Amino acid sequence: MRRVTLTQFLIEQQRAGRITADLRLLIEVVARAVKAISVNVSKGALAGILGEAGTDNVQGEAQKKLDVIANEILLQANEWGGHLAAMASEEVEEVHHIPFDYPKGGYLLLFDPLDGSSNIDVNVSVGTIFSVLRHDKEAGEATEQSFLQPGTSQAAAGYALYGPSTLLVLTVGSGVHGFTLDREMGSFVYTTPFMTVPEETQEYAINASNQRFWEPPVQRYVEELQQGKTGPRGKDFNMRWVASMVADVHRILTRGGIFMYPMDEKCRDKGGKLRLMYEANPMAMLIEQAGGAATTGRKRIMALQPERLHQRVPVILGSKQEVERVTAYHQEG
Ligand SMILES: O=P(O)(O)OC[C@H]1O[C@](O)(COP(=O)(O)O)[C@@H](O)[C@@H]1O
Ligand SMILES: [Mg+2]
Ligand SMILES: [Mg+2]
Repeated sequence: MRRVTLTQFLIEQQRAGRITADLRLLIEVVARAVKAISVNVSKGALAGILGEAGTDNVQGEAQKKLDVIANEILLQANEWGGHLAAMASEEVEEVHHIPFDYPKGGYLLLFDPLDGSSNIDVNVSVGTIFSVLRHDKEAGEATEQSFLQPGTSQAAAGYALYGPSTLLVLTVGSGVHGFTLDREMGSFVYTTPFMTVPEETQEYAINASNQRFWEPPVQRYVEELQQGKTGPRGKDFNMRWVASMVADVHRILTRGGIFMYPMDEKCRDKGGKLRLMYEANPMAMLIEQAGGAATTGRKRIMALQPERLHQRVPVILGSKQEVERVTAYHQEG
């Protein structure tokens, strides 16, 4: 069977007029960085890269060594790419400008370099999430304001999943496509065309330890799921929570389900737990492109007008019918 690589896939996308040459090359650079992160993640204790870095990030969270390494790999690889006006990262407070003497381009790149950091030291899947926005070069140097575009403006979004195999899942606005890293060949092979989220599901994902903090619509929804066959839903539901958003979303893209990190009393003052620009928006674009839905419970995530680079939001995403049901409960309540 002829194997199609990410490079060939992207060339086809460009030929079909779906992406520019610059966006193609930008995604190639991100994919190269992801391969380097994958090598580091898989070395684990052998490379002495587990554990705390001894620093806090902009969110006030303790950084793991791998958070720092993944961030550096992405920044360095993409600085040289020539297709970016600027970058923004979960691990960096301010906009990261491209050095003045490097070539620049008309795109903005945002990323969560290492998602699911709490899983690094226990050898459970982690990931990288990224989002690409456009920047009008005529408008001058990119500022924080340049990044504050709604998710509907994303030119591309994707994630890498460092699990038993390393995957790259990507959308450029025409479906969701999965690639598996062939470690020996060093290339991403196109393995899963047009991933779709089944409309119906029997699986849900939520950190149940936060139950006492949830709002009434989420309490009601989860309680109905837990009642199973004997409740209003008339069927049993299964629960899964990896605590790496990438892994939980990948499961949903593979076999359906609903993922919730809803508003609760513990995270209300921050606006939610997950970050809008480099967690919620890219995942929302992927899920919508795969036929699913993504809301805060009250609004479509991709329609939100961002106010800050590191803004947090509630996230409810996955199989359409389930997301619509939780959203309806929010409207009723
Ligand atoms: O520890 P909790 O409350 O279960 O939260 C898990 C969530 O936090 C995250 O780990 C946040 O991501 P980071 O590791 O990038 O901060 C998500 O991937 C995951 O869904
Ligand atoms: Mg994250
Ligand atoms: Mg992270």
